[in-house]
Amino acid sequence: MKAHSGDVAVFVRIRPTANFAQDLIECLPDGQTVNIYHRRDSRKLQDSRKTRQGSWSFRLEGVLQDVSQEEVYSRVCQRVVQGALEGYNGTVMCFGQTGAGKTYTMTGSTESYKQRGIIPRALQEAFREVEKRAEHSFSVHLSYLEIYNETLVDLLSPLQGLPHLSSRGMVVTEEPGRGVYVRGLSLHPVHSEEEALNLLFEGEMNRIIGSHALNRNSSRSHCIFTLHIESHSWTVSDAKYVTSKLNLVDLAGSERLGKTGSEGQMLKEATYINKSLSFLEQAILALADRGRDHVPFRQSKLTHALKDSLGGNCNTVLVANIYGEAAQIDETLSTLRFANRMKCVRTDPAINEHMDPALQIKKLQKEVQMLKEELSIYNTLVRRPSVSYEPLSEAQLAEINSEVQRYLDGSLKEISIISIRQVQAVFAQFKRAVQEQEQKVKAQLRQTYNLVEKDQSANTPAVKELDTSSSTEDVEAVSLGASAQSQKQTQLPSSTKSKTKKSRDKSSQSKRQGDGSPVSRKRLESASKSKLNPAQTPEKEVEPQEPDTESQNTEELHPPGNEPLQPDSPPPKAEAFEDFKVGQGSTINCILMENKAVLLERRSLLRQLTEEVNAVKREIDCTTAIIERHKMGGTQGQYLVVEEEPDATLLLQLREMKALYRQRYDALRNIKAEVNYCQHLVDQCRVRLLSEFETWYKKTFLLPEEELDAPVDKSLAQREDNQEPQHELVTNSPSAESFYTARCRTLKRRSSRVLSCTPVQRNSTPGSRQRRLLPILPVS
Ligand SMILES: Nc1ncnc2c1ncn2[C@@H]1O[C@H](COP(=O)(O)OP(=O)(O)OP(=O)(O)O)[C@@H](O)[C@H]1O
Repeated sequence: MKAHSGDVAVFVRIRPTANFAQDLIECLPDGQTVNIYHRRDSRKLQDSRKTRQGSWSFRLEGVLQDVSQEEVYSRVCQRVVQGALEGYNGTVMCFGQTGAGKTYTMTGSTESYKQRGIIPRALQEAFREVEKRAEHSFSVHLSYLEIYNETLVDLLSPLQGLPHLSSRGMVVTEEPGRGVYVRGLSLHPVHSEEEALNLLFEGEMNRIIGSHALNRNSSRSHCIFTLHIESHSWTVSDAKYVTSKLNLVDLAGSERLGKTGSEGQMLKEATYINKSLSFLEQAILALADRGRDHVPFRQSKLTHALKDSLGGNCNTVLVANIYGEAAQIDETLSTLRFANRMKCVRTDPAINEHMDPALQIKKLQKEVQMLKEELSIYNTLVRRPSVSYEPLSEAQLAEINSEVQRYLDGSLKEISIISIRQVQAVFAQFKRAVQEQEQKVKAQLRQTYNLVEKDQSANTPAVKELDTSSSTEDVEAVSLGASAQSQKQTQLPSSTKSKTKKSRDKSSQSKRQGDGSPVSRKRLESASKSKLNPAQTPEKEVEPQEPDTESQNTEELHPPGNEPLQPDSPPPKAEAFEDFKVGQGSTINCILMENKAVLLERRSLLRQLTEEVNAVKREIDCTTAIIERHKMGGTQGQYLVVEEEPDATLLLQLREMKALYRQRYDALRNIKAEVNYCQHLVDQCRVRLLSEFETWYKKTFLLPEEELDAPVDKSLAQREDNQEPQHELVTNSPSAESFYTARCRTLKRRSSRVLSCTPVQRNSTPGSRQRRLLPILPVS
């Protein structure tokens, strides 16, 4: 069977009667149209216009009047069964007034083979087809569900020794990939028509039946008999297999309480039946209305269980059972109207294909083998020496590693490519070599500058102190200052030392000439202060001290070995740096400060937005939970069995909150990008400031030539923000400075604009819980 997108196929079946109301019901010879002429009031007969208003024409897939059970089956269900065996889901459903012939159509007589209905015929055909299709292996399971007074009942549970009529643990569930199913409903494997019929009849026995004026054996429940089919191909060694579900649904009949004369328990049943049928109608109406995006499936167990069987990926057929008698014309009309609506429900059947993982592995293994063979043939053809495509052995790997080493040394000119595995191993070896090299360089640097690892330094008391006393507003501080400088001196060869000393002498001379300079004055003060501190003990190992430059610690001003500073020696870098920032380096320092201020603002906005996003997320979760509770539980009270549809306001709120969340999340992302960008600017300024300082320091204090080439004091750069990851410092390009500065200023303006308003403002509506985020202006 080829399934195509289309509408639900709808048939009408008229229950045979000796009193067929010919003047009210007309079946046209096309076999598809039924006209109803319904005059409620005999006085209206006089008014031809009103009479015309009382006529309806229904064009359906087929009108089944006085047709055999066999014909009904072949026209209504045969193609659906064929489709199910090919992997299409199918649903055949009987709907109509109580006593109109639904059970007769669906199950038929359990006593007479000829009178048997759709279900036994479908089982017969299914197993015949299974026999015929020898190239496939089928597995068929059955389930039989009854929905009685909004309670789920497993009609086949007594077979498993489970208590009958127990809906405990049974619940309509949805799972991605599996669709809608009833958790807890028993599934019975069947291998023959007979086994299947046994189960059908067993289930029939367990159905709840009542007797009323219109039907002595009236079904008081909705019943869903389902065949679960799985088919694997024997012939095609394909990992794919198909599954399908064939639902055969016998709905309880709608009834006018006055006509059936129901009382007591039957009245209660009728109320449930009518209510669930009305929910079914609502769902069908929504499904038929293609503009609607919400279908109220969860209003009743019936609609929820049939969620994926009423349209969508399913071949769906409806049989509308009607009476032929005039007395039932109102109900006949409403049944036909329902049928007409059902006709508009769109279906889009597709084969339910799945992959068998075990078979897929086998298939891929086979393919790999074949490709290897192909490759070896190709190698032979192009006279290529035979290559192994197996994983490399230890010896081969060692050989590759040594080749790479020789290549890096320069003793090997090139590495010839043999196979992809070999190329991968070569690259891996290169990567290792680079990493080792990096480690070596790092260790060298650490040794040269006496640095400690960041996490290590966080444990040292000096840094801890900084962590608490400093903030991102801290100005640049010199950590190496005197210590590293002095240590460097201790490591220098004696010739260089003397050279340094000489230049210092020179420096001291020149400094003496300008004794009033702030640098030397401060230095002298610090030096004398340090002399006054007898409690200071010498540090054995020179740790990179990171002082709080706002309150200079006298301890840091001691050169290693606790030697007090001489008035004529170069000033400690920390001190000199402070002077540099207010003097020659003031412009770049000012820009750095501005950039940092912007960075701080952006960070605080980022924090604010993060909190907002989380708050909205929490609200969404909370509202979703409430909605779920509405849907799933309803009230477990004795009389409220129909699930409540979630409050429309809640749904609306949820939708708005989701929109808000998306909006705010976008804003958060933008701010995050800006924070990164500002951080980048700050890093750039810092590098510039430090490099200018280094040059200035060396020039001012006349250090020897070779030291002028010394790398930038890294501890200065590391000092800035202990909490921040170190960003890669990009080459400082002076031509980019104006650009970055302008950009930074724009950001700052924008940030102050945004910060001047609360980033998240309450909606103007009083009491409303919706929130709106202020738009963030794009950066030009
Ligand atoms: N097409 C038909 N040919 C012969 N008998 C029929 C036909 N349709 C219905 N009947 C008979 O009418 C009676 C009521 O039919 P049935 O029980 O199938 O109605 P129903 O729609 O299932 O009613 P309810 O909703 O109350 O269960 C049964 O005795 C059945 O045998």
